[in-house]
Amino acid sequence: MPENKTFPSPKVQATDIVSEIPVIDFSQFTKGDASARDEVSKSMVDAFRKYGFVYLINHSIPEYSISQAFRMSKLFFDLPLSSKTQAPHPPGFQIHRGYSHPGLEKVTDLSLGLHPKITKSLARKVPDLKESFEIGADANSEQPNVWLPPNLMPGFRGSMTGFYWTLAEFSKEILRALALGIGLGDENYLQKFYTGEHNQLRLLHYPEVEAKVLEQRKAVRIATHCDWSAFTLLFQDDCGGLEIESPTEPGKFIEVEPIKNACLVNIGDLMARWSNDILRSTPHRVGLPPLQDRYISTKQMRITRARYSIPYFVTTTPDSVIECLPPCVDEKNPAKYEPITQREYNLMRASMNYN
Ligand SMILES: O=C(O)CCC(=O)C(=O)O
Ligand SMILES: [Fe+2]
Repeated sequence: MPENKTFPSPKVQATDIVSEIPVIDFSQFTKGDASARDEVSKSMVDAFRKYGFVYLINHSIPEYSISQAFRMSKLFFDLPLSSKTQAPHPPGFQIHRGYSHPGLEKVTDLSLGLHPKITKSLARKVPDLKESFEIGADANSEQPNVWLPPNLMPGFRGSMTGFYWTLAEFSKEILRALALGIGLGDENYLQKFYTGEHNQLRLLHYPEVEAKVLEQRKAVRIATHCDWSAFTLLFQDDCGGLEIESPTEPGKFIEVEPIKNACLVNIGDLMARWSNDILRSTPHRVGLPPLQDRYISTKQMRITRARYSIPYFVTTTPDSVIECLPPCVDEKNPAKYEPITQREYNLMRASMNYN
């Protein structure tokens, strides 16, 4: 049956959802009065202080845009390797666009506090079992997009560009909520650093894999890492497996159950730095799904289902100087970080993930 694009889906109550990660009804921000907006912003910032993650429900991103993006993503990854590699991720780390085959990208865990070279070589010993496709704004000439020849997948470019800009617009609401919640006074304070052109839409596919391979740590789906964005919007299918570091027991990870159509938002390292670590950039990873029906078992093998997710990394313009925000600095908490441009910061982080 074709999807009805105009009929609004019934409103979900945050209290109906069982989740360790706080769940917030974001319609209270987009449609609420000043005091409702204030309350939502404060709850979001509280969640970001404690967990670094929050689930938004009843947000304004249309459900059909999310399902269309997942449909397109699956069609893309179903293409033969010889087609996908016609939009190759350029060699090196300077440009982060196009298709990365399994094993090409390897995220690193800076939170271990080791020397960057050691962190990088340790991480490379256990490959990430994922393939990805990175998309930016066509207007971003510093990071030119790498598209497939159009005949290989008609509609892919248009559809992904549309989704990119839907999320770029939505991100302005998050920036407003952050500005209010942090206490910047002017809700448009953070917009000055943002055009939407420097975000990154990422399609991720974790292929089916024998559970034993992950259990024996021969490979991981995505290794423990922090994002280096200002914040990330994450959409996931119902497979599960995302885990975040516990806010109370460092080194222990808690499961993040997928919530249909919800938008998971997490703080990245850039925003942690900008907020003088008031907001947490929390290490996270993707492991085996906790639910048993996500596995296919034969006599010889137990195989976990494929997983699809779509992160959208939101960041500022490259020339923005990221300097601890005034409400986050006082005598007790002096600024921990030197000012740095987003460009310098991004390059430093990108160099850790690709050879
Ligand atoms: O696949 C996921 O759910 C998480 C992906 C992720 O953390 C990332 O790409 O940075
Ligand atoms: Fe991540």
